[in-house]
Amino acid sequence: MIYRHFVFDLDGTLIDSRQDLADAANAMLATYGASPLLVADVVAMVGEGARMLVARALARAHVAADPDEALPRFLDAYNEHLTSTTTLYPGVAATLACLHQGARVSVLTNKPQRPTDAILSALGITSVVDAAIGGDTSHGRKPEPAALHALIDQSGVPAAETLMVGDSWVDVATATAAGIDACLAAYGFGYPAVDAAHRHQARWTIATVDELTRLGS
Ligand SMILES: O=C(O)COP(=O)(O)O
Ligand SMILES: [Mg+2]
Repeated sequence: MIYRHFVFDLDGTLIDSRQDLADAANAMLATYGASPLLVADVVAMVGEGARMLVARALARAHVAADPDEALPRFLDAYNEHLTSTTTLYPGVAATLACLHQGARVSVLTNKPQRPTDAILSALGITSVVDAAIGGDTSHGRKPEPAALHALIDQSGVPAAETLMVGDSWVDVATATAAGIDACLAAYGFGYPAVDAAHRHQARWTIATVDELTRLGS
């Protein structure tokens, strides 16, 4: 194995959270009397943090509310249903367990810290995740590389042996900004929107998560 530290994105990479995110966005919109959006439309808004998701949902639903005022409405709804339908992608639990035997495993997501920690716990993977940083910390959010630098510093593993794994252009841009290799998760819901330039920047692309255990072999 050529990597000794794997940094995973969460939504669209470790977890399929589409329905719960869409339900929370629609619950937030309902508090303004707005009609629900299609799940696919909400899914296309995920990846740059909860506030961006809320701002995009308000705009699409033609609700003239302040995203900062709507954000707690979204989070209240979301925190009630973090894992109602959300599941790990096939092979995630076994792959993390396998990688964790010989490597460090981190999570770096733009989802806020509290739901991130709660989801990792509810889905039973905290024992194979060494560190997790959400999108609402002082490090800022992806594609700012500060949180990735922090995870690399904590790990004691050189950046050259660290791989960022994610389903969206944001993850590739974060890895590039930190000067580390990126792997695109083509099974994730963010992948269809990844442009050619970011696809090209990623050193690896995987169709299933278990391919990580065989990278470079
Ligand atoms: O945008 C979000 O809220 C989370 O997205 P991520 O886990 O793919 O970073
Ligand atoms: Mg993602």
